[in-house]
Amino acid sequence: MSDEAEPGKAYNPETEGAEMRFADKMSYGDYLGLTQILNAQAPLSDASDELLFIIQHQTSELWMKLMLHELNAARDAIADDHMPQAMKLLARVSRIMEQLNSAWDVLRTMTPSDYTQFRDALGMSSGFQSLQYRLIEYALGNRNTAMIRPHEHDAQSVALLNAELARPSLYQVVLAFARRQGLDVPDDAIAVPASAPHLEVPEIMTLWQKVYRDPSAHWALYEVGEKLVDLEDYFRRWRFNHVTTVERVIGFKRGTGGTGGVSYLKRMLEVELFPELWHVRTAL
Ligand code: HEM
Ligand SMILES: N[C@@H](CC(=O)c1ccccc1NC=O)C(=O)O
Repeated sequence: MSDEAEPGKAYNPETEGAEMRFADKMSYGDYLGLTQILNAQAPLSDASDELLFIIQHQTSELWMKLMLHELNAARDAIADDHMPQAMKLLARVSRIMEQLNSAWDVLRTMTPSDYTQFRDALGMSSGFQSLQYRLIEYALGNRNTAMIRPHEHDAQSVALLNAELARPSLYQVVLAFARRQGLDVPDDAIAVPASAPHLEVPEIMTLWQKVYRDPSAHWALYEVGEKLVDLEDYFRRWRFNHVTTVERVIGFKRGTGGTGGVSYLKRMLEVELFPELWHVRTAL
């Protein structure tokens, strides 16, 4: 009888053994550090939408943390010739980016009238100063050292950015793998540290042409090539969602970070992370 639902009486899961006392045991909130996370929202205004704005950015930063973790694991796997593991990790990175893309639908519900109520409180802070975003761009090969400047007040951030620049980018580890597979890759393309964005190299165009013209002869490279295209495809969608949301919310105002705003973000839409992988399509 005690296990059965009694009409009109709230069911107590304790009767089936649910643990209810956590004074000296690790609980859900303890494990997840929820006291820290849920107390880390400190709106500076009374505007209702400031909490949305803060949580949107904090959750994005958490996903970016995971993205960096998976990108690092993927780079290690490729460097060790563990391609099946790398494929799984890169697929996960694309799914995380898709998660970030969907999140724009929530922020888009904030109108210019809502945002202007607290925009002044943001001062000169801006996503332009996101350390993790810059680390992701560097890991993917978009290495513009000018972007270190906004972090100069923080030695630890500068050290992380420089450590990233000292590592081969994702594209470089893929190209080094291609060389181990017997394909021709110029030394320059995989030299570290690479502290400039990767620009199209004719020999690498030839490499991908060989791969895409005969996938079965170069299956691992064909698969990783498509994973990189996927990843950049999702990243481009993130940039596009960002610039469209920005235009919708602040029009053509200058950014709090000091750039032209939409004009700067439109320029960033032209970034090509893996240029040969896009250009090879025309040559097939
Ligand atoms: C209403 C919402 C938003 C507005 C109006 C906005 C506006 C801007 C503007 C104008 C810039 C250019 C830099 C500047 O001068 O400030 C920028 C850059 C940036 N924002 Fe946002 N943003 C919004 C939401 C977001 C969200 C949700 C994220 C997610 C983390 C984000 C991340 C970034 C990043 C990473 C940059 C640097 C982009 C780059 O350098 O390529 N922004 N944003
Ligand atoms: N750049 C934005 C402000 C902004 O969006 C922002 C400010 C502080 C923390 C994160 C932000 N998000 C993206 O840039 C603006 O110009 O309104």
